[in-house]
Amino acid sequence: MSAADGPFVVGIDSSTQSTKALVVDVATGAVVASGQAPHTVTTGAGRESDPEEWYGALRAAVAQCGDAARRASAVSVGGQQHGLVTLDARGRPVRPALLWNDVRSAPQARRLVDDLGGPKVWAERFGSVPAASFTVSKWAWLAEHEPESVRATAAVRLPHDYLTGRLTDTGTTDRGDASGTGWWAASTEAYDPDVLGRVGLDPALLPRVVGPGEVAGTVRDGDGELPFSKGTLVAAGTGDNAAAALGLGLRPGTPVLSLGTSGTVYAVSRHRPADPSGTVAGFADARGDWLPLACTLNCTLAVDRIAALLGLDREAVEQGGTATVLPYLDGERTPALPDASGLLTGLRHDTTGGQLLQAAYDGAVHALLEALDRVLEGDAEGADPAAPLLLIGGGARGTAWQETVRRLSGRGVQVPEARELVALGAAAQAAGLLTGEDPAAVARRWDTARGPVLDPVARDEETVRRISAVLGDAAPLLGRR
Ligand SMILES: Nc1ncnc2c1ncn2[C@@H]1O[C@H](COP(=O)(O)OP(=O)(O)O)[C@@H](O)[C@H]1O
Ligand SMILES: O=C(CO)[C@@H](O)[C@H](O)COP(=O)(O)O
Repeated sequence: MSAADGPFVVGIDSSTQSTKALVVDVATGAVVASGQAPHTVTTGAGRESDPEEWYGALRAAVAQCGDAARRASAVSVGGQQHGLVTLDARGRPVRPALLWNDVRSAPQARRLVDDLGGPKVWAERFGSVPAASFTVSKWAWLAEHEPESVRATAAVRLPHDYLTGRLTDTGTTDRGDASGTGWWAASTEAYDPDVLGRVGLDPALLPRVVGPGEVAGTVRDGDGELPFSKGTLVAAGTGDNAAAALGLGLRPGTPVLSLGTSGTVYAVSRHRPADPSGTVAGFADARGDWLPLACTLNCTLAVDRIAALLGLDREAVEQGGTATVLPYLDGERTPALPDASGLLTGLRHDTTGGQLLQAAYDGAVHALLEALDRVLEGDAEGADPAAPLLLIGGGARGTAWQETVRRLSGRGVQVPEARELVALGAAAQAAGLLTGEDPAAVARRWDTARGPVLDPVARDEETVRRISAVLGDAAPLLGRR
């Protein structure tokens, strides 16, 4: 069977900066067509995007796939996690979506943690201690700051739910993305009436949670908006990190480090995570297992911004020197410093711009690697400390990112050749609907994780220690607005 024989599926990644669409051959995993269209994110105090723009970007990305998209038998959408989409009675956005990296909801998150009995109660019941990123904190923020928006809301959705709903005309989500809301309890695998009551959210406004392997719906009659035929199957979709886990065909214990707008570290686990420190979010995965994950707000965009401030290309790093940069330009989630800003210390007359840029990479990667230790702690039996880290996301293409991860982790690094692992995971989920296979097994059959392995180098203990010390010493400054 050649790649052109089909059947074909479409996998969509609606992440913070853009939407990417892939048309994939179910038999071979060959990507036969692709498209990409950008999103607009507000700057300033908050981070918001217009859900209608996401749908426009989805249509544009799929249109770029040309005729191949018309032949799709199934579609699935992976989306940025946590974002709060509020829809009115006609299904239109009441206001722009509040995104995962909007830290205005930090006070509401702190209050919610206290109100329910503290971090331990949250970790045990919900798997996660809610941060500003979580949807529940955003809903509480909205109720406090824009009660009129809350009153106008007839449906609450996550980004991938909204887009799946635009395809099917139904209100659905999945356990993976639902587990990042803060109102879906990992212990019962259901919406939690107590938390919903506390934040005044009627459960009737929430989408149905579609189970792994179930169909969310079929493509509605779209007035020619989309190239799919009416009746094309639509899979449950999931959050972008859970989709990437599917896309890698991830087995328990294999660590992933994703370098995109967010930095994330995660592994699939058979055990339900519960980290009361709040560093590790105990997300569900899209299959029925778990996805302990830690996320930073400042990754590729923050380091690119520092390169731009220095007037340097992102690869123009130089080793050595004494500078430390904590690149927390957006406040930070890991470590939990939502009110922090960027910090530079250790500057000398002979410090070069390239060394400052390297220090920014070091600061971003240090936060992820410290959190990775905690992610893997909970699943010691599955984790192989000698296994290479799977490095994905846009930043994984950069030599400076690859080398920084190697140097600060002391581990080998595998960089899959496949670029769009979130979209591939969504495609694997759609393919699973057609073939009855486990989507992760589909991805393994497609050999999506294939890519060069960069050998380990000696861990740069001195830099790790220096950054940890600066973090400790600067605590009062970083906690301050
Ligand atoms: N060749 C490259 N080297 C280093 N970084 C890159 C490269 N290509 C893209 N990037 C980074 O990837 C980021 C986008 O990553 P991506 O994973 O697509 O983001 P998103 O979080 O929106 O899914 C950009 O912010 C950019 O800094
Ligand atoms: O908040 C999280 C994970 O908890 C982020 O990882 C978002 O899911 C956004 O992802 P990207 O747009 O960076 O892929």
